[in-house]
Amino acid sequence: MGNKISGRKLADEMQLEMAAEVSAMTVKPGLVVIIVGENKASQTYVRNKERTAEKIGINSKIERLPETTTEEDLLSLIAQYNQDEQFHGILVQLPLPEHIDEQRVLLAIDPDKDVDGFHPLNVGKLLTGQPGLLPCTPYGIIKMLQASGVEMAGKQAVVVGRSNIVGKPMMHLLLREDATVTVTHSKTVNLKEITRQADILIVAIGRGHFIKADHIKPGAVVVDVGMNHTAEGKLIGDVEFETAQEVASLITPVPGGVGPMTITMLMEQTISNARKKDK
Ligand SMILES: NC(=O)C1=CN([C@@H]2O[C@H](COP(=O)(O)OP(=O)(O)OC[C@H]3O[C@@H](n4cnc5c(N)ncnc54)[C@H](OP(=O)(O)O)[C@@H]3O)[C@@H](O)[C@H]2O)C=CC1
Ligand SMILES: Nc1nc(=O)c2c([nH]1)NC[C@@H]1CN(c3ccc(C(=O)N[C@@H](CCC(=O)O)C(=O)O)cc3)C=[N+]21
Ligand SMILES: [Mg+2]
Repeated sequence: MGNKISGRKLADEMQLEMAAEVSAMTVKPGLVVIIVGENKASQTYVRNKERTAEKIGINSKIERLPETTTEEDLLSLIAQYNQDEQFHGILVQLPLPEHIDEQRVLLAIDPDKDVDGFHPLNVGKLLTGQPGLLPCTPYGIIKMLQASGVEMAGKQAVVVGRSNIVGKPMMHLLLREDATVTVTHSKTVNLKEITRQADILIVAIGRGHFIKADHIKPGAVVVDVGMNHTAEGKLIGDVEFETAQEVASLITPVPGGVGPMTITMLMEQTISNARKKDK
């Protein structure tokens, strides 16, 4: 179909440029990814990140910690990487096990190495319109929309989902692009009436094929953040792609849409941090 936005293709193009940039640097960018526990989906994302880093020439290190890791042990590992000049980015894979306080962990990361953009200081900068590290998923979505020539200024944007890692930062980035933004969630009444107003519909709820053609205004741009595994082990989005693409003017697929862009923005922010140390 002609109306598919390929995040995969844009990600590959950006990664090629980034590889060239890295090869010209004297400092080798370093990224550490810390993952606690055995979450199967998390393992896939971590492997994808590792493979992409290698392709670009970023030194990536994966710290795999057992599910039983204490909060104190995790905090001291973060403190160690905060000091380590070899690493320009630190990512702690979320969600963390129940016994670990996520906000305390995010607060422990050096805000200058917070390539995920989840530290409260970077969240505050986003809210107040100051430059800072950005959450990679919403940042990648904005890049994809820009690359596809989607006008955001003055448009009605509707975000479905209000998580700290996707929905809320998405709202702020769209606002920064001068869209008029509505955020919806599980307590929203008459969701369909609201999504049908959207010129730009961003869906991040984590429910396979929840959004269907009748949620979508004809001609709308639809971005599907969802990553859901079916019982058969197939990866599907939050949007029913086959029917939605008949109504939407542009739509992102799963896989091959938002996911590859998220990883690309993670690498971009790591490189940009390392460049600050480069001659
Ligand atoms: N491609 C990528 O790079 C990434 C993909 N993801 C994927 O995106 C999806 C969302 O992730 P994340 O934001 O972390 O998820 P969370 O579970 O943290 O948040 C889900 C949000 O969706 C809302 N929601 C749930 N059900 C409904 C419903 N029926 N109607 C309206 N809103 C609803 C929830 O509302 P309430 O607040 O009221 O509970 C909540 O705000 C997941 O599938 C995840 O795997 C996530 C990050 C990156
Ligand atoms: N601190 C933190 N930062 C994150 O950015 C973060 C996180 N925690 N926790 C989990 C979510 C999820 N996430 C994805 C990234 C890439 C793909 C991705 O590459 N997807 C591919 C294919 C995946 C596959 O084939 O299974 C695609 O959509 O084409 C998916 C999901 C980052 N997250
Ligand atoms: Mg937790």
